[in-house]
Amino acid sequence: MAVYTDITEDDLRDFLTQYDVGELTSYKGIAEGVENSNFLLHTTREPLILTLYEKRVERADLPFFLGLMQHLADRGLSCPLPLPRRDGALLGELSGRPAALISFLEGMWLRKPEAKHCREVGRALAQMHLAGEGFQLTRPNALSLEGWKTLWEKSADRADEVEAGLEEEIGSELAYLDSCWPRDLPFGVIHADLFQDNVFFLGDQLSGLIDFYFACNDMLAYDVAICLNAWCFEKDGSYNLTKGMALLEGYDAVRPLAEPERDALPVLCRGSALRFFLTRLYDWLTTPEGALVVKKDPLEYLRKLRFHRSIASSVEYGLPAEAV
Ligand SMILES: Nc1ncnc2c1ncn2[C@@H]1O[C@H](COP(=O)(O)OP(=O)(O)OP(=O)(O)O)[C@@H](O)[C@H]1O
Ligand SMILES: N[C@@H](CCO)C(=O)O
Repeated sequence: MAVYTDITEDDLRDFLTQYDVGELTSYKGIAEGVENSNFLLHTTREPLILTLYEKRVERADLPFFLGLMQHLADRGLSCPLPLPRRDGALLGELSGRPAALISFLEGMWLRKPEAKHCREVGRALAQMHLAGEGFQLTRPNALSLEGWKTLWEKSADRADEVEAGLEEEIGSELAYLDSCWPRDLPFGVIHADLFQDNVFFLGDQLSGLIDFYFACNDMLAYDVAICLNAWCFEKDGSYNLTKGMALLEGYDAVRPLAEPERDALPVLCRGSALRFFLTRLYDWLTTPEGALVVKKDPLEYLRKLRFHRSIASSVEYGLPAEAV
């Protein structure tokens, strides 16, 4: 459960006096997510999400995240909106953490997505990439090559506790990616964490995207690689080509990938797998026993990384052969 910071009813009521949202009728911590503390609030008007920003979110980045949600929603993307306080600010403070009230998005995330859902995710990702054009604020990706190296330095000497040989394997992988990481592919605002729990559906219809707290400026095709990793593998570790084809088709229908982006997919998938392996490994090694959060398995992403190393061409992800 991701409630790192608890709140008292008195503090919450006090916090809410700064907003025009009606009277609080109930609230509870949300037992999902691993990054921030989230609460579902009911008021005499509408349900709301209260988010308290935790360790991996820099306060200075919050205007980027909250402004981006407004920018995307203004351009027709379905995503939650931060609510302004009476003084116009989007951000307040509660229990010593930066805190925001966010509109409630209807829908559920899918535990067992099928290819048709992957197609919708591909479409929505491309729509987000187009809608992000013109957003004035920028934020470099703190979890790209340099960030991976920093994370790795903090975990390397304990990595073999998780699996023997990891210290050497990941060290070599980082050196490889450092030598060939693409730098000149189309750039824009990316979501950077569009996993299943961040995409809501109503029935088979995608109802919106949430959790923009890793969003940043990076290569658009890197976001596609993140989604291939998050959506197109089965629990047994195998890559599901039908899902991959559907996701890539959905994306291409809205924003066709350019040839250099297609060619770069295998290396982008390796980088993306390494990114989630590294944050999970760090959390695995540092989260205290008994903390109210479900730790995610780093080895799931190690297996994905190894799969991508075996890929010779982007066709193997499900791109049509003639387009590669
Ligand atoms: N705007 C929203 N509308 C409805 N439910 C929401 C909203 N924002 C968050 N939630 C609920 O809270 C849960 C956790 O939210 P979120 O994914 O933003 O947290 P997180 O800690 O940043 O998670 P993650 O591990 O994905 O980074 C979601 O799975 C969803 O159930
Ligand atoms: N989506 C991430 C957690 C949030 O950053 C993961 O599954 O590792």
